[in-house]
Amino acid sequence: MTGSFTEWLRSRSEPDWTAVVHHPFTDALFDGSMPNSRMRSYLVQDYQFVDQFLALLGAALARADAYPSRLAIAGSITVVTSDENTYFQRAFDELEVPAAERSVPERHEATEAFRELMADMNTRGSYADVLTVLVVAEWSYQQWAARAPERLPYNFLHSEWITLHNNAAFNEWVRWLCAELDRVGATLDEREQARCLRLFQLATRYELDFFNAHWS
Ligand SMILES: Cc1ncc(CO)c(N)n1
Repeated sequence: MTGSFTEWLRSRSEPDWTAVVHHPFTDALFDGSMPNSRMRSYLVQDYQFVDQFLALLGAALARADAYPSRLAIAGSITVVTSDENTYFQRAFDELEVPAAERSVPERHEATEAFRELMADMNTRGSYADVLTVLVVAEWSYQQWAARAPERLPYNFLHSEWITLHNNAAFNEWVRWLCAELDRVGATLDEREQARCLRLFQLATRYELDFFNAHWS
């Protein structure tokens, strides 16, 4: 393996990884051409994703092998439960999403698949497994959001979804997460590393399916 563990995982997850980072859904966010109907279905489903994602952050917090790691993970939990959650609430108000659809919508199969993977990692994943799925979710979002134009779309539904994933604190969190998986990955045997690769590839595929579900 040359380079870092995370770079190895990413490079072996092409072409899906690049398809996520350059997805037409993200281009439509950047130029403000995203129809409200698509943004609405995406956000309703993503709130279901974020629910299980928050539980997975809890698993990472519990399984971390050092106090500084727990502090870094706790910081991210704070963002998900404050700024990100209030964005969802304001977006749902704007899009007139009724209460039932905010809490118990019918879930798309792409949403179900991702939730099942995260729930499975929560129950039986090692710290490295949990980190792998977190890295795919956060790094891929950081990468597409970094492609945003300087002039953001006027509509807050679009601009804030970009800036939530394109700001100094989020970039630092993603940098930490990748460095943490690099650190832990270096201690794994070949079989465990191969397992992380399978998880990375699967989660990347699920990210692509998730965007596709609200695009094609
Ligand atoms: C589907 C999906 N992947 C990643 C993120 C970022 O955590 C998100 N909000 N939704």
